[in-house]
Amino acid sequence: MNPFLEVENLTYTYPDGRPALRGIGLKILPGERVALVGPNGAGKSTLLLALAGILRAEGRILVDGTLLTPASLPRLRARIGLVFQLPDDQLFSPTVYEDVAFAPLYQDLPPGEVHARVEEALAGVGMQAFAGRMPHHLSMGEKKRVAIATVLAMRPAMLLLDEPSAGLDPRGRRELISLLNGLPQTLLIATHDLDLAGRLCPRMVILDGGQIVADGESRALLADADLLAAHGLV
Ligand SMILES: Nc1ncnc2c1ncn2[C@@H]1O[C@H](COP(=O)(O)OP(=O)(O)OP(=O)(O)O)[C@@H](O)[C@H]1O
Repeated sequence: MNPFLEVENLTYTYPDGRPALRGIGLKILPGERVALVGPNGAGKSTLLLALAGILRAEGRILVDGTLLTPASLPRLRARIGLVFQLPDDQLFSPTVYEDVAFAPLYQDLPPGEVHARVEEALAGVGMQAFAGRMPHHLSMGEKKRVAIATVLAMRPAMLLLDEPSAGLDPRGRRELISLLNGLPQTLLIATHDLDLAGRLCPRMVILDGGQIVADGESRALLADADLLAAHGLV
């Protein structure tokens, strides 16, 4: 099977000179669910931003066989959706409906298609009843669901999620795990939540100092206490 996402020698240094990614290589197959774990500052968010085409890193990123370039980015952006760590970075419209409609409208889809996408995306996260609500007055769990819906409305083949369980109470976290578990998309989930990683993702990639230091079965990596301790994960 051809990988959906292929990353070769990805390197990124922030403008202040801080290296954040160093020679990352990664292949993710269609339908795979991969947890991206690592200590604070490991480069997880930077990697997701690069994969979403928000940061331009050196190296190669192929999405479904197409090289990510400034020219291909508008088309590929709909294939890979990034859910930011803070929903407030993703939600800015007066209503939930308008936030979810934003990306399909931006793609110039006809109004009927936009409406169908919004209904489908809100149903997918169980938030149909919230369409007319103000995003900023929702609970954190509700905001996270709406943020996921804004990305689902693009009908992406892959979702990149940055710390999806951060800030959720135990019930919100359980609901989120169940929601993500029901998604058919390929998933790459950056998280400090090793329990969520183990429940949702058969495969785990450990990032430390901008480099991949382990890539394998989550069950095996989570059972390796020395490995986890060496990378500040326990
Ligand atoms: N905008 C920025 N400007 C300069 N350096 C940055 C910027 N954003 C992140 N960095 C640096 O890049 C490195 C990687 O940060 P990144 O946020 O990708 O790590 P992370 O693994 O997501 O961390 P966390 O678990 O704390 O979210 C860190 O050293 C960080 O200080």
